Amino acid sequence: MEAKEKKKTGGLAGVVAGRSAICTVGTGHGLNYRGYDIYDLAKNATFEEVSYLLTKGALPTQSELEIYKKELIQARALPDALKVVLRTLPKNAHPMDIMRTGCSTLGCLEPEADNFSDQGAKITRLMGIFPSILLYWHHYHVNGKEIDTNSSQDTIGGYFLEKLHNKQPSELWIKAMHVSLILYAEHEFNASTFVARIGASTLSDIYSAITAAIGVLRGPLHGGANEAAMELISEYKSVHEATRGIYEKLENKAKIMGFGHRVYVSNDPRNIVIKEWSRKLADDVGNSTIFPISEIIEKIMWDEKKLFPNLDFYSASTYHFMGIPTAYFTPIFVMSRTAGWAAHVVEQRGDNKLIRPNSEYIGPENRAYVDIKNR
Ligand SMILES: CC(=O)SCCNC(=O)CCNC(=O)[C@H](O)C(C)(C)COP(=O)(O)OP(=O)(O)OC[C@H]1O[C@@H](n2cnc3c(N)ncnc32)[C@H](O)[C@@H]1OP(=O)(O)O
Ligand SMILES: O=C([O-])CC(=O)C(=O)O
Repeated sequence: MEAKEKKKTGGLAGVVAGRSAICTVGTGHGLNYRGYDIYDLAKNATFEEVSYLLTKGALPTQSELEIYKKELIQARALPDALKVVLRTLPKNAHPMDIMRTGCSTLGCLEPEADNFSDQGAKITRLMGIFPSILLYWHHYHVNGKEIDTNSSQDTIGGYFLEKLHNKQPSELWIKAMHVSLILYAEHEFNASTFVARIGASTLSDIYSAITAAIGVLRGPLHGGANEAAMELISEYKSVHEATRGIYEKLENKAKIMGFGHRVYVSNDPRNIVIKEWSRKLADDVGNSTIFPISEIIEKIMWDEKKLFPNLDFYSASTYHFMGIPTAYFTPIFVMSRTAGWAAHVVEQRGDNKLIRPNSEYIGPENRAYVDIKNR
């Protein structure tokens, strides 16, 4: 059954806030990155091909890809001053705050040129270093060890898994990471990307734009929903418990994280892909509860509210099956979405106009100033 389209108001819903040649979302073109169908990309490409496509504008040739991957590998190295900051940040900090601070710190240590002539190199640097930032901080505080950023893995997903678990990941898990990173890489004028574009529109540097975007992604109405979804799923030990629990939450008018979307009306096209990967990894690790629990939540949400899972919902269990701590789910989103944010920064700079809308004033008028002694 189709969900009934209800006109959304407020929050700039439905407002076309600019032009872009990077991605189509809910515009009748399907979900495409630079004209390529997301399903083709998720099935056939590696994340590095897709991040090249987004940040440089075209799919790479084999030799372009090899060079790009080498650059990404070199970009993993952590400057000593950044290591000091990561060691100093508290163990109980939110990992998204670590990502945000790591990005901002790198901007102090390796600033972008005022004329942006090195923007391409800065983008590659950020894409390469984000997993190192998170996992250096993680291992230092959890295991008292400093990680070596050298690795046998030549992809961002493989490197992340190898450094997290300290062992070679399986090909299946590496493929799951590619798919997930591809699906998360870009989504037009979502809240965090829009913020990155606003940053670029003031002619600020790329670190400022991406630091701001990370802060915006952290919220549970946006990227933080994948962590919130896992917390929800983990509340239940069986399908029976989940059924009772979700009905109870709906009765109490609770928001169920990982469901609904600002633009999509009856389904998020990315869900079908990530759901299949969640099912595959559940089989791989022999977990027979989490996937059926997720499916019953999906069914109840549709039956009762006509709400569908967005990308965050089954991404949560997909990551969980790979032994990734829940608090690192949104940082993985950062590792991927940096490609999209960066593409938008470059596009905004290419045809810039300061983004500065108006507000409608609804406050009081004509008030007489009252001296401080008389207030
Ligand atoms: C990768 C991503 O960032 S995808 C988005 C991730 N975020 C989430 O999963 C958070 C949960 N979802 C939501 O909060 C919303 O669906 C959003 C923020 C994604 C979209 O919000 P909006 O476009 O503003 O829709 P809005 O919040 O007005 O929802 C419309 C109605 O559906 C309800 N609704 C929407 N999502 C949910 C949900 N997940 N659980 C319960 N009810 C919901 C709202 O309460 C509202 O009901 P009402 O009309 O009776 O007040
Ligand atoms: O488009 C949105 O509003 C949120 C989203 O799905 C994304 O950023 O991937």
